[in-house]
Amino acid sequence: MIRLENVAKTYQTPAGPYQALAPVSLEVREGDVYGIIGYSGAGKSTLLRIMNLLERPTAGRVFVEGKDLTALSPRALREARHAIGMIFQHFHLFSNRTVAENVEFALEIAKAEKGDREKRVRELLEWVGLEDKADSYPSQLSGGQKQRVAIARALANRPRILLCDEPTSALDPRTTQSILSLIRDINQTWKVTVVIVTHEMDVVKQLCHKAAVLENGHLVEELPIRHARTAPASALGKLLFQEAPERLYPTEVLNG
Ligand SMILES: Nc1ncnc2c1ncn2[C@@H]1O[C@H](COP(=O)(O)OP(=O)(O)OP(=O)(O)O)[C@@H](O)[C@H]1O
Repeated sequence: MIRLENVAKTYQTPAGPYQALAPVSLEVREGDVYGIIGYSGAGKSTLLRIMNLLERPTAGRVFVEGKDLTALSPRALREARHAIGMIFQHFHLFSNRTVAENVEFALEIAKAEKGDREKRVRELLEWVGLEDKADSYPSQLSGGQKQRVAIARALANRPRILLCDEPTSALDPRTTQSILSLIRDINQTWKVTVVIVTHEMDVVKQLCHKAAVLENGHLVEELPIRHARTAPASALGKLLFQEAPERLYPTEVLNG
C-alpha cells in the first residue's frame, strides 16, 4: 500500500546540511494502523510528510498503491494525493471559513459538483457528530471539535489512506479517547489505512497493528504490536513493552 525505498532527507541550514532522515525503507500494509514513534526531533513528521510528498525526499522512492509518487508530474501528484488524507496536531483549519466551508474546501479542490459537495459535507459532519456546528467558525469550537472538522475534511474525497501527525497531542485525555475511537472506526468501517505519528505510548497500544521506532533519523526497529514473537530491542520499544507487556505480547514472548 505504502512502500518507502531508501528515503532520506537532508535539510540545508545556515550551519550546513543536516540529515533529518537516514535512508529508511518500510512498508505499510493495506488496512493496517501503522505507528511512528520516537523522541522529539527523531524525524517522525519528516517521514510522515514524505509519504504524500508534502516533503520531497532528497533520495529514495515513495510508492503508494504501486505508483511512484516521486516520478509523477505535478498534476498527476495532485490527483494521487486525493487518495491520501492528512490531519495535524494543530488542526490547520481556515479561520475565516465556517465548519461546512472548511470541509467543502477539500471537495472544491477535487472539483466536485456543487450539489454533490453540499450533500457530502452534510454526510461528513453528521458522521463526526458536528451537524449542528456547520455554520460556526473554528474559533467557536473546542480542540476536539476542531480535530473532528479536520477529520471530516481529510475524509471528504474518500481517501484510502489517512496520515495523522500527532492528532491527539493538543487534546485532553477524554477528548483524546474520542478522537482515537473515531480513527479506529475510520480504519475498521471504511478500511482506510492509517499512519499515525505519536509520542504517546498509549496511542500505539490502543490503535496500532505495527509501529516503527525512529531514533536520530534512523529506523531502529519495527514492532508488530500484539503479534510479537520477540521482545523489543530499542529503548523506546522496551519502554512500550514494560508499560503493558500483557496487553501487547503473547505469553511465550513474556516468558522468553
Ligand atoms: N525545514 C527544516 N529545515 C531544517 N531542519 C528541519 C526542518 N524540518 C525539520 N528539521 C529538523 O529535522 C529533524 C527532524 O524533524 P521532525 O519534525 O521530523 O522530527 P519529529 O520526530 O517529528 O519531532 P517532534 O516530535 O518534535 O515533532 C529535527 O532536528 C528538525 O529540527
